Amino acid sequence: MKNTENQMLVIFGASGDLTARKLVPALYNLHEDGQLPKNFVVLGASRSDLTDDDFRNRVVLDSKYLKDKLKGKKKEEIEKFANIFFYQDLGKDYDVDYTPLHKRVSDLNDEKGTEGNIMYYLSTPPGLYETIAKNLADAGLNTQKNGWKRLIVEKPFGYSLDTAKALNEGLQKHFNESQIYRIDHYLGKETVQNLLVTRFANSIFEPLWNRNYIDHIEITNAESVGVEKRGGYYDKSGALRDMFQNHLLQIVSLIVMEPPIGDGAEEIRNEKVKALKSLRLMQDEKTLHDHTIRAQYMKSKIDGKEVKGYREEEGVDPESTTETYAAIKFFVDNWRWKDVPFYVRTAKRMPTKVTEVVIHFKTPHHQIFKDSGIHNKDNKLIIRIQPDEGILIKFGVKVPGQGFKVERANLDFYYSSLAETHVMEAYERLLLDAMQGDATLYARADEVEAAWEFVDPILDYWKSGIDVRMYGYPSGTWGPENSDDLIEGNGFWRNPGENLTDDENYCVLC
Ligand SMILES: NC(=O)C1=CN([C@@H]2O[C@H](COP(=O)(O)OP(=O)(O)OC[C@H]3O[C@@H](n4cnc5c(N)ncnc54)[C@H](OP(=O)(O)O)[C@@H]3O)[C@@H](O)[C@H]2O)C=CC1
Ligand SMILES: O=C1O[C@H](COP(=O)(O)O)[C@@H](O)[C@H](O)[C@H]1O
Repeated sequence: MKNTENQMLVIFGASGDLTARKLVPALYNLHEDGQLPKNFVVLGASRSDLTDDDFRNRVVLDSKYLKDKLKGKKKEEIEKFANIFFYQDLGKDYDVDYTPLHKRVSDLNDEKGTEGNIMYYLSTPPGLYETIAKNLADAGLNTQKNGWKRLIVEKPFGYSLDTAKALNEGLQKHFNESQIYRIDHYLGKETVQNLLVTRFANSIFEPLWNRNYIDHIEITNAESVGVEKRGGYYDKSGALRDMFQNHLLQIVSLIVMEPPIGDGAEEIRNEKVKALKSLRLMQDEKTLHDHTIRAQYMKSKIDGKEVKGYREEEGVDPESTTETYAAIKFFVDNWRWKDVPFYVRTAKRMPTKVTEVVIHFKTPHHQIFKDSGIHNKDNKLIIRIQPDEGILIKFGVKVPGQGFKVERANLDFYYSSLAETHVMEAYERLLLDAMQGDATLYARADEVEAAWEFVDPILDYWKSGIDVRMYGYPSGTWGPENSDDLIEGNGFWRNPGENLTDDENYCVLC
């Protein structure tokens, strides 16, 4: 087990949603697992006028996100956790002199023995990231002379290639790249990491992992919820920026990458960058038109209950052209993947919440079993990222009796079957990694920029409006009908719960 040194976590924007909903519950799990270091302090910092006690009440004692976890716990146990939290009021702005913050950090460090090791977590609106990094540097709070300093940065990392580059340069003026941890919570998901193990710890998959055996690859990220309370943010972002540029291209990079020489952070990230750089950029209008689809969810009834259309959501422009559905077909220009189509879609207000990767293998090149029906044609490896995390392999078996009738059979593995293993939540895993200085599951600057390089032309084309349709889809459906045209040459989208037989559904609705 890696060593977690004594340290302090300073959260900027600590009065916000992310801190209460994700960060504190993740810290609680680490506390319960005995993974936090002996001397550990969390210092929340924001503009809100809060005392230490107010902050403890807000994120621990009265938190709706911790309620279930704290049920049945003794008062002293709960207080022991709550007492690691402190709060520093930054005044009316993040762009202020951080001398009072410096003093609070020094005092807490001396009092609690955190040995000068500090992890700063930027959980404010992204426009403040560079300002905070600069102010930390101006106050000497970035110096590593007396303990390490790390900077965790929340998404979004820019809004385009240019803004991402500017943000990276801005942060790197004050912190070295090795100190910067760009969080992508999909990399903290167990099944996403398992992509690496499935590919590189087995000898049965990797020999087939190429254009000779793989027909096409399909990735679906479906959410049943709409934009909820984040309409203001989402309307400036859209599905391509919110999910595809980061989480889904990270998954793509793990599927596409070559074997790294080891499991070190740089070894893995070097290969991921190469993978992202090999995505074929879409530069002509015809490709952009034929290989991309965008759409918005519309007012509809789900289970008899009326749900709002996207344009009616709070914070959304009633004439908005922001997409809540994006489906992209693309190719990877390298030796391994030449001519293998990748189909990736992401959307809100779909019938269910599911994220999965489907590797569709090629039909055997010579069909021996004439009576086989369709079932031997489509070997599939389905990597279910959520829910029911696991892996399913579909292959043909002989139906008992005369002749050679082939039926589909499943080999499956569910993480839930590892009953004794606690599957860490994404933020829990990522926070622990950063505490231990392991950046493997964090995005490096060049990864982020390579992903934007691929996404920028699509965004520009959509923005241009030239022959670009914005389709509508009723909330609670699998997107616009036209999305079927995109994948038509390779069959149809795998819609768990809808167009699949029971065995194929792989328990998504159970
Ligand atoms: N919430 C989520 O699920 C996710 C969030 N993120 C990212 O994490 C970061 C934090 O998210 P979240 O907690 O939801 O954000 P919030 O909008 O809740 O903002 C966090 C805090 O930042 C401060 N703040 C908000 N607006 C401003 C402003 N205009 N100027 C200065 N300070 C401001 C507020 O604190 P105060 O007023 O006290 O200073 C607020 O409590 C964002 O960058 C977001 O994109 C990423 C993935 C998921
Ligand atoms: O980063 C984001 O992710 C969530 C989906 O995360 P998941 O772990 O629940 O799959 C998405 O709802 C949100 O819009 C996006 O910003």
